Amino acid sequence: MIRLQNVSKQYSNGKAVDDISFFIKEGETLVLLGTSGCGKTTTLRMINRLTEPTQGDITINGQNIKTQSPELLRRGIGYVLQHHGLFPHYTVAENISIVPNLLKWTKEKTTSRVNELLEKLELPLKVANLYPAQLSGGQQQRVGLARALAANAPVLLMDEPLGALDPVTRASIRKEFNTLDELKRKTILMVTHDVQEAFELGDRICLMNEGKIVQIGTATELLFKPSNDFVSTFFKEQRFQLELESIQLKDIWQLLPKTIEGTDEKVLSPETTLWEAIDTISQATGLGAERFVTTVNNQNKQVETGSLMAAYTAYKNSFTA
Ligand SMILES: Nc1ncnc2c1ncn2[C@@H]1O[C@H](COP(=O)(O)OP(=O)(O)OP(=O)(O)O)[C@@H](O)[C@H]1O
Repeated sequence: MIRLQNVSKQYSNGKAVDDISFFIKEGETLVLLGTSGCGKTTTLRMINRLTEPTQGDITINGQNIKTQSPELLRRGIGYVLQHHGLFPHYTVAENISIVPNLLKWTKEKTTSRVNELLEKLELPLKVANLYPAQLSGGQQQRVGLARALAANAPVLLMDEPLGALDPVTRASIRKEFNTLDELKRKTILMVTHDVQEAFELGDRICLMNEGKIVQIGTATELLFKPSNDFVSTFFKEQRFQLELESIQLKDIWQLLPKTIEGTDEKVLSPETTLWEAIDTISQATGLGAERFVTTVNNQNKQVETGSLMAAYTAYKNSFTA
């Protein structure tokens, strides 16, 4: 869907982006992560032509973006910024309606889309007639997202979309992002410097340093198959938690004790992460003798904290063996 081929951006003070290439497939979320000043925002801005590359090609659905006018290109690309970027003198509804109005949607269609998005993003309908300054930071970010989603653009660029929020609001909006079906259908490139956020929201992560891509891959690839010391050091502080959050029960299925007959009252889906499984089990401890089971291809395995941790260690070791 989105392809960057040998893209560079040179400023007079040096190279902000240095010969990067990647492909984001349709419906995928790729997260750009890295040290401050490593070129994440510049990379993002080259995709909607807010910044022009010095070298290289960018295509969306096979079409070189240079062949389209920046205005037309941007109508097909939603853009969410850290500080929401809402127009202060437009009401919430007017802000969300900007692209639908450019596309000359009827008034009824636009109003119904605005209301639909307010509802999906858990904003009260009455905020439609308020101005951005009358909303909380979390609500402003939600409106920023609603505006980017308004015209059903297939591509979404997000630059630190939750960066200005407190950690609690941030974590709760992040959870909503993961369940919002409008986002599931989109091809998304997101910039963050928050490792936790990158792991929660990205299908794959592109780790950058000094304008270059150091490694691009899934969370487990980056954690268990780091391409060099920079990658392992980058995740050092939160490694244990990240590992437990990125391994799903289905990944360690073969490493769990033998298959058992019959199901039980608590079945954990194969997509449950180790982190969630341990959390669920420990919360239930003392509430009775519940047996936790995971099921793959109609076969059940019993899971408890001890066997999960043993499987985790074996899984981890399998990468160094
Ligand atoms: N318009 C510009 N003129 C000159 N240099 C620029 C310009 N925009 C960005 N740079 C430089 O390019 C480099 C990459 O900047 P960029 O904003 O892409 O980094 P980033 O990874 O998004 O950083 P951060 O996480 O701190 O926002 C930096 O050294 C920055 O100073």
